[in-house]
Amino acid sequence: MANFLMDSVTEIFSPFTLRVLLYCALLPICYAIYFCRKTKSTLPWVAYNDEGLHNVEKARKQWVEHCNEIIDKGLREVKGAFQVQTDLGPKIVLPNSFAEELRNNDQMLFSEAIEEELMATYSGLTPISLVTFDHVFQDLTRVNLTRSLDAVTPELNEETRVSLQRLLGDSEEWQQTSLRTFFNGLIVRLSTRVFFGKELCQNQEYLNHVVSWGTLVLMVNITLRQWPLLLRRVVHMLHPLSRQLRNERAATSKIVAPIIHERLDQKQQGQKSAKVSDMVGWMEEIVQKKKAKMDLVDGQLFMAFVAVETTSTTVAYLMLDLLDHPDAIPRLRKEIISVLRNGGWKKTSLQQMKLLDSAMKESQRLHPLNMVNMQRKVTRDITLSDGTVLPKGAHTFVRWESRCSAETYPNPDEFVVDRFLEKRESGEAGASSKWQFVTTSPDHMGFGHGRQACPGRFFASNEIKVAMVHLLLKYDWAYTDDGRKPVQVVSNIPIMPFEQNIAFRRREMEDSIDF
Ligand code: HEM
Repeated sequence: MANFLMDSVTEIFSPFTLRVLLYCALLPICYAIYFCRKTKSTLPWVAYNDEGLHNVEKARKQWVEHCNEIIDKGLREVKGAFQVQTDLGPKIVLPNSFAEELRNNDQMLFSEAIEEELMATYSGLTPISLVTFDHVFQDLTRVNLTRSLDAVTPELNEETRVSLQRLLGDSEEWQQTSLRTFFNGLIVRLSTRVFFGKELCQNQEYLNHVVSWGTLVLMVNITLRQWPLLLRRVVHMLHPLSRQLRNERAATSKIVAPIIHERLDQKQQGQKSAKVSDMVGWMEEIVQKKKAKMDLVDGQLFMAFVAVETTSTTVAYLMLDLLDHPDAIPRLRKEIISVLRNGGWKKTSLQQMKLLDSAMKESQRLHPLNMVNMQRKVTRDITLSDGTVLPKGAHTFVRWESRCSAETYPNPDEFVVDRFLEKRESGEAGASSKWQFVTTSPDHMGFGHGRQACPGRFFASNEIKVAMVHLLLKYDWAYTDDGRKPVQVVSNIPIMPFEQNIAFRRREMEDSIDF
């Protein structure tokens, strides 16, 4: 009996229960602060309707369901910047015309904004907060990875060959697969091979945990956004998806930690480690140079997070767009074959695939990964050229309005495979580079824009091209009977449908193409 009582008391006063009780006690106070909260900005407010203007909780819900309508309404009604109440607090919306002015502003940080957006201080999500870590990942992606692109392209080529054999096989009969599972499976292999070497790349258990953690980051984020701001930490402690997320993180760490520690030990003992020219090697070097302390295990999850879901969703949309425009596929195959016959897998070959590049840019225009661009946190008061004041602490974003404008893109809702190829060949000054997949501009912000634009886009471009070469030359593709599923936008995040399937079969390859 005494033992039972002791156990019950210990259970009631466990750190977890105490934390829940503490949160519950603090809630009413926090709520009062929350509802009285005012922003320092004096910009006009825009909401879905009058209710949203007067009730923060209603406004938050309206943002979850009608983010695009709210932004478009503001752009129509206010000629300039305005404020909206989002599910993550108030934000300032800047029209497209500010993209150029803000592009190199170092007082406005993407890393700080995205840390907030992805709730990266919550348990299980903390690897994402490395985005704010002394510019380490920005530097190693921009400098080390991009400089190694020539060396990693053959690795991408070999890994795509091996992975497709495993994931799709050789059957000439039609089969079907889940679009998301297939592309996540392919891209996690490719990036793991380049970032962390063959050993981890062949560890299926590790790959499953990484993909699962990345998908759960998205699902947990979307789930928590449906809850009032101040209840989110409590919900996150208790929700089964959040628990799964924490378990997945722990499972990857269990596999990766011994590998990383072995390498660190080898280094300390002066032995030459098996592979230095990869993310782990670069992370070690850069952290030592900066004399910083960083968890390298979280570092590998962070890299997987920024590289896998983004790239696999981008290439999956491209595949669906091509299925909607099947006449583009023979043209792409023809270009690829001609480039490979003339130049083989030389370093310039991928750059020569200009129709493929155009198709990738067009698909990304139609399917951006976020409905808001150039998200930034303002680190000190800033006055813009039109007199708009952005107060310190404000969260801002730029709306990519020209994405759907008939002036910039005639028939803006149509997928036009050679839209960007034609623009590149228009003869206008600078057009040839301006409309490449990797080039950002106020008219194409799929990778953001300016100094903080995605540093991984050069790698992503090569990875997508290598994957598409294999996918188009080796396989035929078709919709399954249930066709193309609509994309759902929750808050500002479009979600690639989880239940989207796709059919494939092995095709006979053209002669004399060497993979
Ligand atoms: C098609 C795939 C990808 C897309 C669509 C994408 C998109 C983006 C976008 C929109 C941003 C914010 C830029 C801005 O607001 O100006 C960003 C930032 C970033 N991306 Fe990517 N990304 C992709 C792949 C990758 C890959 C493969 C890596 C790494 C190898 C990577 C690493 C990063 C990093 C480190 C940042 C933070 C930049 C900073 O804080 O300055 N991304 N990405």
